[in-house]
Amino acid sequence: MIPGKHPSHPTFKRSFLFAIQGFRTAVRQERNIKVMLVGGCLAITLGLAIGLDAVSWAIILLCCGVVISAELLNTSIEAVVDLVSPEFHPLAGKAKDISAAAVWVLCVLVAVVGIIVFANAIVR
Ligand SMILES: Nc1ncnc2c1ncn2[C@@H]1O[C@H](COP(=O)(O)OP(=O)(O)OP(=O)(O)O)[C@@H](O)[C@H]1O
Repeated sequence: MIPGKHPSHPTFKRSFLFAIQGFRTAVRQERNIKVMLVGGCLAITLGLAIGLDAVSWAIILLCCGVVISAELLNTSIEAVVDLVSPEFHPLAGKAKDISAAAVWVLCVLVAVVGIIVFANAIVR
């Protein structure tokens, strides 16, 4: 909340609705979020087909949530950078590149974790 803009903080319900609105905006406008949601759905479908155990489900769902959450944060950082620096600036580029790198690191590790979990479930 912008300090002094409202006499009170938004209720939990309104905060939740703002978050839903942000999620819908990101899904509508960002291709990467769509790709990650499709990847998550594929992982869940594969998990149902293989019949993962409870711990494997927890790992896969956590991985999906962490990657999608990181991409949402990356998208919000990009929006703030565009707001404060619509013109070319090396720091703006640095902020966007490092933010994208954070998502990339997570994606690589989550892919490795996914392979381990599914391979383990298949050979079980
Ligand atoms: N204002 C800027 N100043 C300098 N470099 C910039 C600026 N805006 C973007 N860049 C460079 O262009 C790259 C792509 O920026 P862009 O805003 O198009 O992100 P994007 O490719 O749409 O990211 P994503 O695919 O995650 O949505 C950045 O990573 C950065 O290297």
